[in-house]
Amino acid sequence: MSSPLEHYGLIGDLTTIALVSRSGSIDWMCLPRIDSDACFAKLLGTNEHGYWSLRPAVEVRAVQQRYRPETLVLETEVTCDGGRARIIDFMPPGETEHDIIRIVEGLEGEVPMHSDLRVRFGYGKLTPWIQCNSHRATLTSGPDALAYISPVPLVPDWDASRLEADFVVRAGERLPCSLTFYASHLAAPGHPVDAERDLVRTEQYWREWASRCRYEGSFRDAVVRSLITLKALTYEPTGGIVAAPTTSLPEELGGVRNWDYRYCWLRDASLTLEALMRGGYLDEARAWRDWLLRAVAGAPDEAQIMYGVAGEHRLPEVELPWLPGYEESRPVRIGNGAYGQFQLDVYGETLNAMYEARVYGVQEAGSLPWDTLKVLVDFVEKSWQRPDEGIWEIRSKRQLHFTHSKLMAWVAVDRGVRFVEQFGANAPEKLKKRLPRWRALREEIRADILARAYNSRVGAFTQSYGSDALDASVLLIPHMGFLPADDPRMLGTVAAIEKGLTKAGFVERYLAETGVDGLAGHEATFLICSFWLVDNYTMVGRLDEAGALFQRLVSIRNDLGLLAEEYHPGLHRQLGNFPQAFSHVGLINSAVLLEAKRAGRDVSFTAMAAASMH
Ligand SMILES: OC[C@H]1O[C@H](O[C@H]2O[C@H](CO)[C@@H](O)[C@H](O)[C@H]2O)[C@H](O)[C@@H](O)[C@@H]1O
Repeated sequence: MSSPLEHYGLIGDLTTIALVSRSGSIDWMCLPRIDSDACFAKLLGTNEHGYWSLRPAVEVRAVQQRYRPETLVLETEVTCDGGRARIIDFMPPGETEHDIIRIVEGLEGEVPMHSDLRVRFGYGKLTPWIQCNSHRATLTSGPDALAYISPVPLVPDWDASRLEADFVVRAGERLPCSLTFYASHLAAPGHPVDAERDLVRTEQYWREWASRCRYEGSFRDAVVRSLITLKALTYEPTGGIVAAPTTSLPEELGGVRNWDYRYCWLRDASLTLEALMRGGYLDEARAWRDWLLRAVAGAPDEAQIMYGVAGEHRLPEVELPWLPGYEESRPVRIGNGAYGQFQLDVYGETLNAMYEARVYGVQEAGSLPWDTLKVLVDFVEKSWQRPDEGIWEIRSKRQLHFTHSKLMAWVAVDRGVRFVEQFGANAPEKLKKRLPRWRALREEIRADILARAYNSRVGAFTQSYGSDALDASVLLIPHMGFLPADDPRMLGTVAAIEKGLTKAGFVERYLAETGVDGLAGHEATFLICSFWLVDNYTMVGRLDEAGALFQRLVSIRNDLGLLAEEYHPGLHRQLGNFPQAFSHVGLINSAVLLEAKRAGRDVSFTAMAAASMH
């Protein structure tokens, strides 16, 4: 069985990632891309499904995991009776080859170590053909192969198809080992990796990247860790950004709410981008804007809500019955059926991110952004009155008029208007001519929302038109600039959510027991929603409550500063895919807002956008 998800650290090379447990086992890794088949899938199964463990061969007295400051280089320090050792795990970014490098460093005395590599391609199903020659081995399965280099001779266990090695590390020694992915029809990489040089380069890369962070406030460590985590979720070759690097970590232990997040949602990627821009990262904004244009430019009105990291359209959802699931949470799924849904909000998130990128200084390149802007707003004009599956991607087949979806339809039109008004001097004439029509449309949507989404019986904006049910996504109304946070209708909404959607001080996205999502079982509190509540407190000046809730959220991060999608306050467990972009986006945005408000700055949407203008 795997470790609890809180006991994992993330390393990555901006094309894929690996999860390393506190006990030194890499239990999840997909190669060569973040959404490729896993070659280590113990996270969702058992030892049979693949891992690479590197740990003391004697009893461990203490373990501590940490990142080297402002990097994605992970250190696991182990203390045993005879000595102390450190395992340094990292993946060098920006190379064509994908290497995972582990350096075992002796710190004190002597520590006997045991390495155990059991590769299983195809998400734990396929046993590789192993060729082993003393310190080197290759592991091949169909198109995929790994080259393994060990500091000491390897001992194959042919029956179990694994490679073991025992050695002793003494104080002052550094023993590197590596695993390199290659396409099996090509020759195995001939040269061994230069682990020490790669370590220096990897550290430099991340330190330089982190040094560009513009946020200097009191939550800097947490913000930088979240920014680095978001950066690790970007697929650098294309600029795509995944929602999380895992599949099927459950929203309920033992339940069925298990989804594959290794894809690029327009919603999640747009929110991630806003957080990166707030941190000062514009190259990522440019790369993502170009990714978006390539994905949707052909026929923007056929835009999907999500794609593969290179813009792939088909993401069919299938179950992997041979995997028992994380803590028996079945089924394990890959692909995501939500790709075929209609979710009206994604147009608003996309146009908001395009607008903010422009505000932050990302210029248009040619006419494509203008064309895309036009077609996206035109699409919203045609479609905003349709019911949809909404931000939470409900599967009940009951499409509703979700308040959040209509809010984001308004945002789509509003940002389209603002974009042309503020930056449209060189925009095509046909676009400028649309402005009066778009302004009228913006007013029409606004009036519709105010008339139909606010429920005076409940005293709040509710989940959908005519419903009494609460939904935390409406907490975004002030953030998006639709109404000020101190509007009495928003104050009522916050009060209703505090009362009806809060569990032990954390916010649920909606009440699953209403059956609205069409899924069996329950789920835990949804972390980004708690951050949205922090933001509402901040905006109205409830700074003590904002600070207390923010600290509570920071305190539930794992030792490495990582957050999953959800948190179960009763079990004190993180749940859902891990680490999840949404949660880290929430942390960054709340930190920036809280800091600005404490410094006495105007934190309304318009003021924040204007303040960022170059
Ligand atoms: O709750 C059911 C849905 O759960 C997943 O969606 C959630 O994750 C997405 C990626 O972070 C996010 O964009 C969405 O707002 C969340 O509800 C899953 O991907 C869906 O297939 C599933 O229906």
